[in-house]
Amino acid sequence: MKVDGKHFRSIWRERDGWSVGAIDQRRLPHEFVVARLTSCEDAAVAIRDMLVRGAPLIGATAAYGMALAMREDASDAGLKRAYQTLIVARPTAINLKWALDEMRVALAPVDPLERAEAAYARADEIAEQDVEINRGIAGNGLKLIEAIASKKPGETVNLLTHCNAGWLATVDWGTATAPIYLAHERGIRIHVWVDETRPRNQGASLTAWELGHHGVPHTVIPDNTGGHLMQHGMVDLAIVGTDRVAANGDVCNKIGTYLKALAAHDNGVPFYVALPSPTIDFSVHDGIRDIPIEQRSGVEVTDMTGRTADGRLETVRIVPEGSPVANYAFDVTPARLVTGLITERGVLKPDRAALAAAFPERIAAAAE
Ligand SMILES: CSC[C@@H](O)[C@@H](O)C(=O)COP(=O)(O)O
Repeated sequence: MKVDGKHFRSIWRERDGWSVGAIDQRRLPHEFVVARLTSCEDAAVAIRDMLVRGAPLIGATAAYGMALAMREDASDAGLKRAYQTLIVARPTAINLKWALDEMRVALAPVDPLERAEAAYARADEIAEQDVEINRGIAGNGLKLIEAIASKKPGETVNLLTHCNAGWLATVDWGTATAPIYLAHERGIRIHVWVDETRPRNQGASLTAWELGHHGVPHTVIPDNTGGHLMQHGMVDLAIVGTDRVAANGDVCNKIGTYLKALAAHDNGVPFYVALPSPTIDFSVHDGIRDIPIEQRSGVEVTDMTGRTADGRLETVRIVPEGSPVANYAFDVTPARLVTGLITERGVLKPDRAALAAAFPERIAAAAE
């Protein structure tokens, strides 16, 4: 997508052909800084410290991390070590494991002398595949927006999204934002309510930044505003992303998603989840019980960083010293609150039968 008119992806191979460039998302929206990853450890730290974040981008970064590792040590032991280093970087987004498994399957049969080249080739494919998948999501989600637009000719379609499931969270296009960008491109009048998404503010910092750079009308709202807007008919459609969808259709996403789904259900607002198929975890049968929820540092809750009027970045504490804090990074929305899953193979009912019918090859792989 675009930054000041220039095309960018969130991750890429640098001109040297081997090191990996990525946008440092910790610095947005204040500074646009590109980081260079030169080792498997760099990739693991980038994921863990959220220099890169968002489930599909975490997967793509891990794939490139494996490629960087194969430059250093392409032996069987090196392959195993790289997998183990990267798999523990973050626990909730299943795309991390999916990408690492894909890399392992591709590399295990290859002669160690040829593994580095094979690793870069597979990592490139994973990145390209993500972009293609998101284009599919864009087309399938567009139909939902068009259907609403046709019912209110000349009026604006109001969407709501949570966290950042935009192009920054993927390799390009985004998942929840893919239909939004396509609708905007097609000239449909849309407006997006952007949940700020405490405590790391991915909505306020990243989604608003992206939408602004693409000229998509949007308004940032405190997280607890959505219910009020829905009660007053100010939201036509909610679309969020996800870090893991269980086989039964339960959806794990950024903390606060569940509350938004409850409000949508109470107000008859359609609540859709956009996801690429690598985000489905057919090995988890009950999302609420079995998806591991990351708990992050309390500092993310107690402290806030922003730009002062004279341009300095400043961090301030907003919680009294000594008050304990909790920082659950994700929650699980039960399938019954989800209107539909927007995938690259169509909009599906959030249940086992629909997921299995759409992605039979993934079921087969999970059974192996
Ligand atoms: C297309 S990204 C979907 C999700 O990964 C996104 O909504 C989200 O929850 C990201 O969480 P983050 O903690 O910023 O990695």
